[in-house]
Amino acid sequence: MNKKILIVEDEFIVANDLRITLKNAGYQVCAITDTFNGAMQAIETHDPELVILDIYLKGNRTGIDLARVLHEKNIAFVYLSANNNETVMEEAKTTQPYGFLVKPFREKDVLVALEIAHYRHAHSIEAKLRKEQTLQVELTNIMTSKAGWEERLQQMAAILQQAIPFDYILLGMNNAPEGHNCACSFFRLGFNEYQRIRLAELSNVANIQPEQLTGFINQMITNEPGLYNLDAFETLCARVPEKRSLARKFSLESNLDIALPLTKGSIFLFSFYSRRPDTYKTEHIQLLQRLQNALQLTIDRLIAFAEIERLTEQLEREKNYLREEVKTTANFEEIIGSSYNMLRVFDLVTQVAPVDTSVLLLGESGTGKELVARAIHNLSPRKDKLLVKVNCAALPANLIESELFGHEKGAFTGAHDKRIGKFELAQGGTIFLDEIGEMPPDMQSKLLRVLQEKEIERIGGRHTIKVDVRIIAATNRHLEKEIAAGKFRLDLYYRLNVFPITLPPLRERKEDIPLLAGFFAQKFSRKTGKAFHGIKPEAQEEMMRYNWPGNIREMENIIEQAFVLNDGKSPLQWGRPLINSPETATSSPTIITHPRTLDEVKQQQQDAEREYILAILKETNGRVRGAGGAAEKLNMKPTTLESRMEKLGIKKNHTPKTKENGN
Ligand SMILES: Nc1ncnc2c1ncn2[C@@H]1O[C@H](COP(=O)(O)OP(=O)(O)OP(=O)(O)O)[C@@H](O)[C@H]1O
Repeated sequence: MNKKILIVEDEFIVANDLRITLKNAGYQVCAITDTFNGAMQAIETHDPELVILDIYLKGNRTGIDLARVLHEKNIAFVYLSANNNETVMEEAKTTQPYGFLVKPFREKDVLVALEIAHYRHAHSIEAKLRKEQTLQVELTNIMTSKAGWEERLQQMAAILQQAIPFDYILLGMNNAPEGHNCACSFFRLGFNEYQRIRLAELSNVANIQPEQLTGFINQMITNEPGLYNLDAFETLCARVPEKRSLARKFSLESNLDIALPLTKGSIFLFSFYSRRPDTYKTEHIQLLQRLQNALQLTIDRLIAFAEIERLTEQLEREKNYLREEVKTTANFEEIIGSSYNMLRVFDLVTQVAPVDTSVLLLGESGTGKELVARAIHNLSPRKDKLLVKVNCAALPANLIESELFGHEKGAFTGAHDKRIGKFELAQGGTIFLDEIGEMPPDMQSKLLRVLQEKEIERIGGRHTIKVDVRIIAATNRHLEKEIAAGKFRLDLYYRLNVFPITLPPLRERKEDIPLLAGFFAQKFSRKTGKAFHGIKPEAQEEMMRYNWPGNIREMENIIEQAFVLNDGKSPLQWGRPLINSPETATSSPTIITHPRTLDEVKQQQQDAEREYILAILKETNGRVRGAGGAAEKLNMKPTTLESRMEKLGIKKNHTPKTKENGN
């Protein structure tokens, strides 16, 4: 026996009798006190295993106040009272005593009550431990279930419900796995039934701005654990507007917050809310702290699973893409050319490749824009990631968005499965937007937003995904003209045209023709197994005279055709005469000229901008400000537009004329 016991009793005679009885029964009476404060001090000094306490004490704090402390400290106690007032008894009951003795009592009754109290206490500790062990096992079982990140968080919340009741829970972290939101919340609908409320939805339902919500979560992550019942919850809501909105929306009346550290510096927040005003107790915080290891292990593993899932998905995408890619670019070889114009291109490529700048490749069809895009990617630090090509001209307008940004299952009719877009596929690498001039206007605005915000949203998706992708765009169109015609957005043009590289047409680098011809001849000789015996002198002359409107692609085709027709013993001759048509005889009007120097680029940009602004002013009858004015249409501040107009020499009362009118 020899258990340490504390007597809290204001009647000296009763206390003394008790002391003698208990001592004789083998207890060690560690202290006797008649006040709340005295008891607190004795608990601090002696750490008793049992407390026997009167309801009425000296001073203004009662035995019931003390019982609450004992309950939190998990010390068994037995009330001793002459009072049988019903209200007081009811209140005493809420402190969950281990026994109750009414004065006057018999010696034997005291000893039996204390023995039962001790047994119940020991038993409840054991039961608690067993429950905690079960919780730990259940938490670790989440890892074996086949579910996604949010489903698993929900399972974890449901397990915690058994120990810490809640009607609404907000779970958040400062380092969410890539592709997942930093928080998710669950509203209890029934037994083991929850409604999942993601951040975006929460922002809508609770009428809190998304950024404000993220700031609020981050703030809670750094706070100390806290529990807020009754008045404390009201004060909290008066102080924190986000809590107030949540409380109103879900009719909540108490709250418990605790942030637990995970490995690798992450912190995980549990924010429990209940519709009852006094649900949360210190023991709930203590329980979570005891469960910290199990929770840490579980959440760390959940994060790892989410990461593995993401990487597996990414690998799968890359594998599929590469499978397609091998078919189209297995024959990728070096870029041939030693003309001055080509050497300039090589210089620009080496200059821009290592930095993350967006590149705009300009040039006629077949001049090697894709080849140069690949060279830039291969020379860049992103070379180990994918270069993903999107041919904007080849995609039907209604599919471009899904192709670029992906879609969720069921996002639209026919979306049977989730699909990852090209931007996500190119994560960490480069995206090559070929034929950018063909992109429909509404997609141009969406693309612009992605370039500005560096995040995408899958069609039908509920959250944004950060993308780290370098952009290389190409066009054989005269973009400035497209802008002036209102077909290409000026702001997108500025975004893309950070570093323009113009590929010269073959007729402007005739010295490369023999080199390229030799290169392709070797290639087709290998492919067809026919020996290459040179090119007939007349065919060579023809080749040098010809203007090659289809550029290198045309040359490649001509040489391939010549190989097909060749007997493998004689020099090559062309399968069709290479005659310049009237349009290709000189620099034809259909052939576009691209700027060569930075000054030319700037001049063209200014001309295009001027024409664009004038066209918009024409639409708005010269009105700059106000609803329907040019500033609104151009999505600019009126003052910015006015200063641009001044710079470009456009007067406010300028009567815009169309180009055809000779502006
Ligand atoms: N300098 C070069 N050396 C070797 N092959 C080249 C060179 N330039 C282009 N080619 C070859 O010519 C063909 C056309 O090139 P590419 O597809 O890169 O042109 P493009 O400018 O992107 O054409 P388009 O505008 O029609 O898409 C490809 O087969 C490419 O390998």
